[in-house]
Amino acid sequence: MNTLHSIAQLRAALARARQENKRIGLVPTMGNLHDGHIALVAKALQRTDYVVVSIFVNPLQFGANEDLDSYPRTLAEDQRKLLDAGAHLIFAPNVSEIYPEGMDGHTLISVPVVSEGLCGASRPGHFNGVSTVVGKLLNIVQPDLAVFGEKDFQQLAVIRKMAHDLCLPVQIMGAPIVRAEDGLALSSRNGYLGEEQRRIAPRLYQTLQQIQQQLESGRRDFPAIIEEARLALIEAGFQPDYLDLREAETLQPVTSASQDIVILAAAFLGATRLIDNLRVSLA
Ligand SMILES: Nc1ncnc2c1ncn2[C@@H]1O[C@H](COP(=O)(O)OP(=O)(O)OP(=O)(O)O)[C@@H](O)[C@H]1O
Ligand SMILES: CC(C)(CO)[C@@H](O)C(=O)[O-]
Ligand code: BAL
Repeated sequence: MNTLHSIAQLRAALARARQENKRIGLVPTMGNLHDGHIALVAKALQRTDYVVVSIFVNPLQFGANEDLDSYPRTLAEDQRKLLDAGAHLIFAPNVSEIYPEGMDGHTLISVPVVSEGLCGASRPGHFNGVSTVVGKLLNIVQPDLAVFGEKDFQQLAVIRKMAHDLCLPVQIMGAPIVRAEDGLALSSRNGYLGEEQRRIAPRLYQTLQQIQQQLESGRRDFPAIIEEARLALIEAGFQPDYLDLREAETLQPVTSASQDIVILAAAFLGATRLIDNLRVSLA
């Protein structure tokens, strides 16, 4: 399994794979890999013959006060994990390979509506950065299939719409959230948590599960449900960023007729921002 840093080298390797009629899969990541990422690789390996994992901490999707500089970069360890997982190729470009003329003035892909609100409201410009880099990665690799985690539920919806609207010839596939034994969704940013914060962190998922139970038992006073859960998060030690119920397919606000709902949350524990979500079917 090679690690390539340039687009030209990558395209040459992919041309060889295509000549052998291999179906190509892509798993875009920012590295510091955990079992959630490895599950995406496994899903791609089940459906394609040649799996490329990109590792790129994309500066275009980070806000000015976010953790771009401190984001964990662990290439050697990631390489070992991907070799064990059976991936075929790592694409780990430098920032100058992806943005040779810099990021100012770069063409942006902007996906309306679905990228507004939720993480889009808290992280202005974030989804333009994500859509632009994913659009570039899809053009560079030209995979048959690309796999993304449902942990970043809104991101997956944004990428699906981008691929649809731009007629990109790729299948976008979601993969379920992989969790620690105590329920915490695996995330590279969990590594920022101190011992006490790590003990509190699973309360985020537990709060989503409590909301799920209330919806399943027939409660429909959505604002009250959300407010109670928000207060429970604060009581547990979080600073909630958002907690919301949306239509799972469209991310539009729920109504009393909604049947396929997703509970979405982002909350800070100290300086660490965690996200999670849980889908509820009321059909
Ligand atoms: N626990 C998880 N289960 C399933 N997929 C995941 C999980 N965590 C991340 N992913 C997916 O892995 C891909 C790469 O995500 P990324 O490298 O940002 O990892 P991350 O752990 O989510 O990091 P961050 O802490 O930045 O959110 C995305 O498609 C993301 O949804
Ligand atoms: C999809 C992605 C790799 C684009 O930089 C990133 O947003 C992520 O890791 O979820
Ligand atoms: N997992 C999404 C990437 C980010 O938070 O920037």
